Amino acid sequence: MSLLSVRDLAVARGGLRVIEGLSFSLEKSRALILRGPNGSGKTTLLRSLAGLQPAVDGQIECGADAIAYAGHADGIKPALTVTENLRFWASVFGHSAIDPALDAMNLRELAARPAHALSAGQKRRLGLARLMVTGRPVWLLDEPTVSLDSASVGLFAAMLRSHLGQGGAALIATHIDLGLPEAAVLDLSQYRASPRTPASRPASFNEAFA
Ligand SMILES: Nc1ncnc2c1ncn2[C@@H]1O[C@H](COP(=O)(O)OP(=O)(O)OP(=O)(O)O)[C@@H](O)[C@H]1O
Repeated sequence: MSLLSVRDLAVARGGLRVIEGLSFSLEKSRALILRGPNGSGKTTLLRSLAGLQPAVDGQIECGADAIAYAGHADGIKPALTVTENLRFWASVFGHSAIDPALDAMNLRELAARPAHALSAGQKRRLGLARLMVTGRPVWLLDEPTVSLDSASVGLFAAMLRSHLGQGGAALIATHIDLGLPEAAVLDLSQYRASPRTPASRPASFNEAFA
């Protein structure tokens, strides 16, 4: 079953098309790894799929409230503790259990610490734990392992496998090997818009605020 389906998609950044003619489906329990050199449009694609900016052409089909996006910013509230951050996000997404998320990313010992006092890797662990309390099936992940040590990469990979095992799916931009041999790879190089033509945008859309 397809949780996310994309047909003939074109996306743009800075008013220029970056990717065009992209079609793929993301099935239940599957991970798809996004590859491509710097600037090939991985972030732009993920932002478009997450609804942070409009696509300039093509169709995106996905169930309502299916997507959880983890971009370069961790979405963490610095004044709140680790526990309070997870409780906040759980309440936003209508869930209450945060214990599995604390355990998954080894955050128990840091549970009472304000997020502003976490190291970069600890913040990233909290940002990734946030995905679990969304309860959403489709995870869009932009370089999720940045700042993580190898043990934390292992925790993240286990969390991801568990998500896939429960029928979720993930689209992941990453330059490292996550140890998911079953994951398919989507190389964006072949969808590069060439030449990079200007993109028409809805008059109401201002990228400065996206
Ligand atoms: N805020 C911005 N304004 C204008 N152009 C941008 C902006 N951010 C990125 N771009 C351009 O859009 C294109 C796609 O960038 P994008 O960040 O999607 O690539 P990426 O594949 O995620 O790269 P990386 O591997 O370096 O993270 C690049 O040419 C980049 O220079």
